[in-house]
Amino acid sequence: MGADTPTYTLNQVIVAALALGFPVAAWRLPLTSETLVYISFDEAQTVTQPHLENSAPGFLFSPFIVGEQVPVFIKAAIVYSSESRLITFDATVTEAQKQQFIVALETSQPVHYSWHQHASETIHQQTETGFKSAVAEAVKSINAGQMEKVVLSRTAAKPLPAAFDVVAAYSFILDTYPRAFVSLVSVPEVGTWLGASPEILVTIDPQKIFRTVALAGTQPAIDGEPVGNAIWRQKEIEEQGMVERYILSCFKKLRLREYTEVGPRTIVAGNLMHLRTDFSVDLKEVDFPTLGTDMLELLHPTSAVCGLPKEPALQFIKAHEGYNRSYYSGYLGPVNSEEGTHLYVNLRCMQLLQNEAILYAGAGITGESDAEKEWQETQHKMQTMGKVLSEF
Ligand SMILES: C=C(O[C@H]1C=CC=C(C(=O)O)[C@@H]1O)C(=O)O
Repeated sequence: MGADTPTYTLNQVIVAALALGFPVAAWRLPLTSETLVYISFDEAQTVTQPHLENSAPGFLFSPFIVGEQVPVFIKAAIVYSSESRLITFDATVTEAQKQQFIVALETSQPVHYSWHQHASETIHQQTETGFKSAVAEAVKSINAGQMEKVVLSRTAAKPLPAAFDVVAAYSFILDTYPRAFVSLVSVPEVGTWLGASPEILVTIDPQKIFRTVALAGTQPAIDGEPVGNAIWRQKEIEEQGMVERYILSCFKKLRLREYTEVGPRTIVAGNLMHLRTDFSVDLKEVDFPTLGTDMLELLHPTSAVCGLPKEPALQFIKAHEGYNRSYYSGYLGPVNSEEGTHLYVNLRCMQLLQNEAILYAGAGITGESDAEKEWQETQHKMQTMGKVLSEF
């Protein structure tokens, strides 16, 4: 780096991208300190079926169900690292575009900007009564043998505090949830989402290790209590076992036997504890170049956000959940970045509108579920983002 190479703050970079109306994604991997930012000059590209292995570097943001919303890809035309504080441009960026961005970066404060808004006027929502009656219906359907598990979710709209600031909120999430995949995605027409996900969907790191996890079962974490002391009920053990079984069935479909399985272990995610089994495959030793793409296609939506068997659970959600999940419980993350490919499930997240935030959370329903307890569980999960709003 030359002595006069300009450096910038994360705030400057995000504000410049939003002021110019560009799609932007910022993220930080669990237990690391570097935030990377990708910004594209063009509209985010829509993607039909992601091909991870031959994709250009970028950030993928995919809904729960492809339909009303589409998966979008933010090409890494501008890359920023919070460690080096440097901006780099990819080879497709013209001199004029570079200048345009640098001028925006250096424009003196206050800069007029707003995060990108969802295209439609109405954001679908689910009420307490709606959620609880869907849970009661699900329990009946499970006990009638139509499925084993379904994940039902709901929303909560919270007013945005007057002092709310999107980059300050992202920074607060970084500090508060060091073990989470933290993200801020803002794309014209698609909207703006902040989150702290505990759940890997598919990752392939630079050492060519493929990973996925089976995450399920929830209870509040008690301050100071070692995770090893956690006691899990049969219901949670079975619920997590179903997610695990589903992942194993995906490996089986691909006739892949050379995976490592560790767990289930108790992990902490914010104010909660979950059961997690880790699966990995060393792609240096196993000749399966398309494993990432193939597993992504088979896994999403996993039984941690949809249910088991997948098809009846998905049909149940469509018929009874009563709202459109949009990008909640979809997946997001960098593809072919310098850190590799890291796709996480979009959980513990909120969508930012002009004056309010929509929080999303769900709970795995089995034959033993109680509607009130499942409602409480979604309240606890919403605390992850609720805490961020109460900071302002
Ligand atoms: C669906 C969510 O969490 C999933 C991940 C972990 C534990 C879960 C559970 O115990 O139900 C859910 O399957 C959510 O956070 O909205």
